[in-house]
Amino acid sequence: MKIPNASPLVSLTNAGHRAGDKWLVRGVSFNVAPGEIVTLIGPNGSGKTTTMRMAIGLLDASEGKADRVDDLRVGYVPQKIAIDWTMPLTVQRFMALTGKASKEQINDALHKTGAQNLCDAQIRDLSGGEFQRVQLARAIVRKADLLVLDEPVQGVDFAGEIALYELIGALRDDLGCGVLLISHDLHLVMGATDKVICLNGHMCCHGTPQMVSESAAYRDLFGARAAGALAVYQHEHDHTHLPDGRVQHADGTITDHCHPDDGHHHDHGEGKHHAG
Ligand SMILES: Nc1ncnc2c1ncn2[C@@H]1O[C@H](COP(=O)(O)OP(=O)(O)OP(=O)(O)O)[C@@H](O)[C@H]1O
Repeated sequence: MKIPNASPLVSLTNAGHRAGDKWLVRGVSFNVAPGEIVTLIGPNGSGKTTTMRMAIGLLDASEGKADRVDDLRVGYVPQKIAIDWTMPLTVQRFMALTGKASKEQINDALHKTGAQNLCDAQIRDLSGGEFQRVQLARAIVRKADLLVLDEPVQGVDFAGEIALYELIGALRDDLGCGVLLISHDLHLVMGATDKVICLNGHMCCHGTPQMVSESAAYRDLFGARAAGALAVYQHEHDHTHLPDGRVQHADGTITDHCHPDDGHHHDHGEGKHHAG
């Protein structure tokens, strides 16, 4: 989905950040182009948030370079947000807290994140998934070039996580923006990202999700089990769901439903599962 030949929105070159005499992260190089989803993964304290903050200019690079295109509009959803949860605050007012936005822009953004029915709801009454959708809406309300999401699926259940990653992909398609996200949900993120940067105080490995999951550095960091779990999501889909609900199999036949043992499917081995 990356837009061909577009200049990167942000670009880190051997970048590192030091606080006092401690290096929080070093040797990070990657860029995010328009239409591209880049995910930072790594254990707690590995420098993901520090790297993200360097990328968008909230922290300086103490060494190396952090470049951004001129007038980059960033839509940022931070990991933690300072809100007085006891105060009444409607979604509509929350959306306008960080800058001017017309009612129409607010409604449009809420619509794009599937939160249009929440406009008059109180922030303190929202579920985890609803609040994340509202935060995403706030991030896109003024047409961001780059969406920056620090753990966007916090407080969201498993089905909600999948829906949120799908939504992030749809927003990228719709807005043509770049996306830089941090996640611990390796198996989910692997399906939803173009490029993975694996951090552990430095850049351990990087590349497509497939390349990273097969790298020794990734396995050392997350264990062979994590890599094995990913295989479940990496098998080749062997059938297509037709618009009328029927299923077309790899051998060309069409059936009403799809069953793992109907003779049309390949065995995916250890990671065997049935996905549509
Ligand atoms: N201002 C600071 N001064 C000193 N150490 C800091 C400072 N900010 C962060 N750190 C430390 O730097 C390391 C990297 O922090 P960072 O928040 O970037 O990690 P992270 O990978 O995002 O972690 P998590 O997954 O837990 O959110 C951590 O050990 C953290 O305690």
